[in-house]
Amino acid sequence: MHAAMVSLLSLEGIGKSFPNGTVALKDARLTVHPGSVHGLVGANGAGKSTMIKVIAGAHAPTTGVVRWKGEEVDWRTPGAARKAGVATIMQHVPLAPTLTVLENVFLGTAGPWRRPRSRRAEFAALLERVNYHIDPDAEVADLAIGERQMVAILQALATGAELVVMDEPTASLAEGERQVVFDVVRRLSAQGTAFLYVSHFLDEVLSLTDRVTVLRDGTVVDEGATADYDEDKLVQVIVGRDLLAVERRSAAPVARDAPVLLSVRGLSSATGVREVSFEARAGEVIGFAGLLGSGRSEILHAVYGADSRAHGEVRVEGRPVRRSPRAAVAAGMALVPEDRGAQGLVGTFPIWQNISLPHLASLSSGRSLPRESAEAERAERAIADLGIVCPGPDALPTELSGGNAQKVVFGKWLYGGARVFMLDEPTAGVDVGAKADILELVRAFAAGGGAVLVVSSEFEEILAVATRVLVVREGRIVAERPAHETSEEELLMLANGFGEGGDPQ
Ligand SMILES: Nc1ncnc2c1ncn2[C@@H]1O[C@H](COP(=O)(O)OP(=O)(O)OP(=O)(O)O)[C@@H](O)[C@H]1O
Repeated sequence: MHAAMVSLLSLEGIGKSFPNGTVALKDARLTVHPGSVHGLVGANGAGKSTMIKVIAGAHAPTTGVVRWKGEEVDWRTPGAARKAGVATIMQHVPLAPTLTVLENVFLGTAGPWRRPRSRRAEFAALLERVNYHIDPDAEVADLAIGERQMVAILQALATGAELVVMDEPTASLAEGERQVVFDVVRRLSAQGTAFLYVSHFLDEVLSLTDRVTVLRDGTVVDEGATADYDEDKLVQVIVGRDLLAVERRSAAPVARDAPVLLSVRGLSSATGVREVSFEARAGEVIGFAGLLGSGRSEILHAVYGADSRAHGEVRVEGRPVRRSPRAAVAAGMALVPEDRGAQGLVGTFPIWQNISLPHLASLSSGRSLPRESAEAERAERAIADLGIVCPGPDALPTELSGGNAQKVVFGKWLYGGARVFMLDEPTAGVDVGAKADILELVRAFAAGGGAVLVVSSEFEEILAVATRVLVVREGRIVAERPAHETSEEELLMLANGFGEGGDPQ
């Protein structure tokens, strides 16, 4: 059906090399038709973001041609692409945190002639169009990550884009919020807007897209109608081999006499954590299951001391820990935050130094950071264990793909000597192969005598890795289940405030 149409966007023979010699794209092609939803998939480092940046006018391709509605174009700036009708929503949404939702949505479009009243009407019409509700006067800094994602989508739509490029729009969104994004995509594509949809969630790609393009090592290895694929076939072309799906290991609860590593009593915070108490024993992986905004991440931050206004008692191996990240690290705790871009890595330090940072801090080794063989070894091990795609331990985080940078953050703490490991969305943005590897490392960390707290929007993932699940709702722990005795359905019910009998709790 699409073959006869003029394509909206096409890339032909696109190559992109970076100054450090990395060839991110080789003879890549892509065709997006008007009103269609096109999936773009590939492992971490396959070249998806690079392709998106070429489309968005942020990277000039080294070779090849970009056509927009059949005409050759040479977008040298994001502004030029935007003006033509391409809106790009990148992984790390650059919203203005101190402005309101309304101000952000019209940031790129508002001229001095627009009066506040007409903007409000336009905003209301936009919400109507996407069937979503958000307070226009809320400050973006106060929004959860999922709500920010929706603001970015609204911002893209406000520019009147004909093609919306989305780089992992649902990473770290809970099921309900994902549905909101899907509904928006479906509604708008039916109205004629085309989407280029990049995601590591293959079920999303299969259910949402019309066609799919698969990148591997910078080259298009497959392209076709989504209806011709199933998950196994897609995984096979992405990784170039068969891969067992993330299998659920009904992990048995750990022995009652295993030593208590972490004990939390009556923890409350201004961020909404309310009277949280629990213990974590050596060998335990505790999953925190909750919806977006339930306070699941805030609990981790409060335990870690990142939230100085939190009060309550936190002990590691029986010793009280002062409420500060520095004290937490010294006590043997590590937190891998959800917002890794902002909190995770030092961009000017090579990978090996980033991985050694917590370790060096704990040794308080002064100012100079010599590359000792132990550090080089640790970095090599992290690169191998986590499958980090990079030229070597001397590469800078800014030279890495998003997913590979996340693996570096993970490695930084995994090899930092912590006993209590807190992970906020450990596999967000990570490809199918690496996801299984990371969950395996979490299990190994616990089996080695550590305790792990995991927050994940994917209940399936929690069940795959946890020994015990704590359900979080409105900042409280409302239920506890051994992982092998519960199900995704039950956790979803509990997280939504329904007990087994179906009564709101
Ligand atoms: N600025 C840069 N300088 C050097 N190399 C880079 C740069 N940006 C990306 N690369 C490299 O180009 C390759 C493709 O990266 P890209 O970000 O396009 O991957 P991706 O498919 O988007 O991965 P992910 O799923 O992890 O986001 C990787 O090997 C990456 O390390």
